[in-house]
Amino acid sequence: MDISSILQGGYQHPLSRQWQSKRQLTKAMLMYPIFISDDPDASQLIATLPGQSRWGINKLEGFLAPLVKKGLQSVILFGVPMNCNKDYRGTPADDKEGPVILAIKKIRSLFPDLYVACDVCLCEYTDHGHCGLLHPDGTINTAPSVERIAEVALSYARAGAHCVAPSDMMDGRIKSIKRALIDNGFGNKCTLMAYSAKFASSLYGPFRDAAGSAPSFGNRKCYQLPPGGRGLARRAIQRDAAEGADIIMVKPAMPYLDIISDAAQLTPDHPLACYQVSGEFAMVHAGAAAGVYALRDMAFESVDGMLRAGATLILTYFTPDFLDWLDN
Ligand SMILES: NCC[C@H](CC(=O)O)[C@@H](CN)CCC(=O)O
Ligand SMILES: [Zn+2]
Repeated sequence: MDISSILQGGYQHPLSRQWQSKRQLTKAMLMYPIFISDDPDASQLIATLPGQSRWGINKLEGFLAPLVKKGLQSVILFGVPMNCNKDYRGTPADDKEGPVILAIKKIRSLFPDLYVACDVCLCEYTDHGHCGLLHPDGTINTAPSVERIAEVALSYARAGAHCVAPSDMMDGRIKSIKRALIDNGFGNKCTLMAYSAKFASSLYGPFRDAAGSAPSFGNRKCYQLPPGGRGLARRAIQRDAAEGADIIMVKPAMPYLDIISDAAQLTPDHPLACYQVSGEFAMVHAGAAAGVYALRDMAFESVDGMLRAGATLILTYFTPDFLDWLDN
């Protein structure tokens, strides 16, 4: 047997198999997406997202304390208002008594070491359900959308968010948010995580159920990237880095590993996030429930692909599970 034919000697032991992974999952790489209800005492299970709930402000301590004890280091907040007056511009998004701003303050006071990121979008707060403001004909009106998104992002920074993450996909919102943060003294205090390559995916259904954020008409194909648009994704990644993004994100993750790899190559000096979205999470659970694989094995295998592609930060609803699995 020729010497160069033998590879198995390099991974015949569990430890040498670990050494073969250039990057391994750590608790610090996990950012947990959590849903904040405007019912202060809510703890409502989300049927389409196994094990996930909408939480009211008064329940956050009981929910997060055990996870922080297990090593949770970051969360990203999604407001899921069920009792607000939605309007054309998403006015409730930066309501000082709204779920997100109250949750930022509560979490910051309860868990000073926990990193608090906030998703920034209008779709949970607009009466039309789109992520931006619209022209009368229903198309995106970019300039006022970008201005409004920056307003909301600034309000979260003022409330104490460590990071704002605009998922709206409006052209130019990164520059607008960065400008607003700098002009108001938050340029060096609040991280800007850009959902740069975010695709018009079929995998957002469970989230939209949870957040009540489905568009009331049409779809998001005119502002989320076409799944086949690798060139557009590369251009968006470079644009957002140039506009001041501190972190680049690709979303969804599993069907877009090539885009994660492109982002790692195009913006090698930025932290690179990827979001294992609600439909991916539900899909992995469904396969395990159908007996196709063991949940834990598939969860780790799904993340291994993201790490191999170059991700350094993973937004995943599996975070609580990984906190346990990484200890055992
Ligand atoms: N702001 C848009 C919400 C967006 C997808 C969508 O509904 O279009 C995501 C939240 N950032 C959904 C995330 C998920 O599916 O887990
Ligand atoms: Zn949105």
